[in-house]
Amino acid sequence: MSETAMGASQKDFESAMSQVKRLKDPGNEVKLKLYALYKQATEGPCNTPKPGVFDLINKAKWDAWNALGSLPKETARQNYVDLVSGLSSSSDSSSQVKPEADRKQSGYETLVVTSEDGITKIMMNRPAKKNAMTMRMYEEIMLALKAASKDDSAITVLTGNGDYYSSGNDLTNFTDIPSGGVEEKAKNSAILLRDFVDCFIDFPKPLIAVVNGPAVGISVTILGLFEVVYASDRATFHTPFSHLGQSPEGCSSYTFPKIMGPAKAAEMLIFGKKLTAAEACAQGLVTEVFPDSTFQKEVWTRLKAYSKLPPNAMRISKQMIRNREKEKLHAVNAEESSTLQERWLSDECMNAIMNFLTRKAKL
Ligand SMILES: CCCCC/C=C/CC(=O)SCCNC(=O)CCNC(=O)[C@H](O)C(C)(C)COP(=O)(O)OP(=O)(O)OC[C@H]1O[C@@H](n2cnc3c(N)ncnc32)[C@H](O)[C@@H]1OP(=O)(O)O
Repeated sequence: MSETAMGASQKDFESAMSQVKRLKDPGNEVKLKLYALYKQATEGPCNTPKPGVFDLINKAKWDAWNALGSLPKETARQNYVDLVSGLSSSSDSSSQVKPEADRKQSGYETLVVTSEDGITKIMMNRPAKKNAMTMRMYEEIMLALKAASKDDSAITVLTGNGDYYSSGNDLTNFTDIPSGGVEEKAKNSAILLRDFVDCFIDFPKPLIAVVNGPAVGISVTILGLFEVVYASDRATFHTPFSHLGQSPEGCSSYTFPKIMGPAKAAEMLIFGKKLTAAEACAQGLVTEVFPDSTFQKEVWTRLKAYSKLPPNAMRISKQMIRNREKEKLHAVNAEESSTLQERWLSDECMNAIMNFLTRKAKL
């Protein structure tokens, strides 16, 4: 029997739980419904004593849960997933970019997003921290990609502000430990990572990376999911996973060997060899390298010309190419994310992060 016929899987349920945290406040009534369905899905019918009449909040929660009677756990899980999916699509459409809303889009804390000349540009904007990717930045990039997939631009660009493209995952992400401890942190991070990379796998329009400077970690690995990668000759490409006690992500364990052959991929992903832009171009990870002095001018002239091509034809061609291996990419992403969930709990990884945070180690 297919997963759909059996109802929502545990993975769908966990993904919906993580999506809920990223939604705008849906109001108390919906929050009560979500609470009740969550309790029913995880614990079954209401099994706690009714709170007193003056305990208003807990009584409202208890009433909502109790009202579900003997609804089976599987049905509650499915209803929870459906409810979250409905809420996500309505909040997506409310954040959909209007054609006239060219230029700078407000509301992002870690990005500058602009839409002009048929190009939506998503610029990572933490130059003082070398555009290290915080939890907030991952979430904002997902939101910006979802909006860009629906706006009237023909192509979408990811780039960085300042001297770096990005120094990869912000290593302080691992210092904010929730009440459930490091295990919960690792689990939540793996869900976020999988959702983040899924957005790149599923992005429907041509996606271009404008690599303005050095790129590290996850900002490098996801390049294998872009259609085109333009780099300044100042850029470098570095995936120091073993040094950090970690393992590849962004589907690079699959895309890099395909792009550059297994031996060159191993040098990068296992031994952390840093490539110059010219080397990355010779190995097929970068499409073209430009002198830094003329990089922005040359690249944007090229992209403006591309953005005038018929957008539907470009989108269809992209999807034809991507659809041939979408399923494989999703499976690789799921495996890489769950492997990292374990790695993040290892001594090797924890020591590497501590060394960076106490300034004992830099790349
Ligand atoms: C949901 C979770 C998903 C997780 C996915 C996993 C992904 C794996 C990866 O991405 S692995 C890559 C992780 N990145 C790093 O290890 C890079 C660490 N940074 C450095 O080694 C150096 O900062 C540098 C080589 C990038 C730049 O060195 P430089 O000397 O030029 O500059 P500074 O070190 O002084 O940096 C300026 C300030 O920026 C802060 N910073 C830079 N990178 C990061 C980072 N990745 N995480 C956190 N903070 C970073 C640095 O600490 C300085 O801050 P300060 O001015 O306050 O001291």
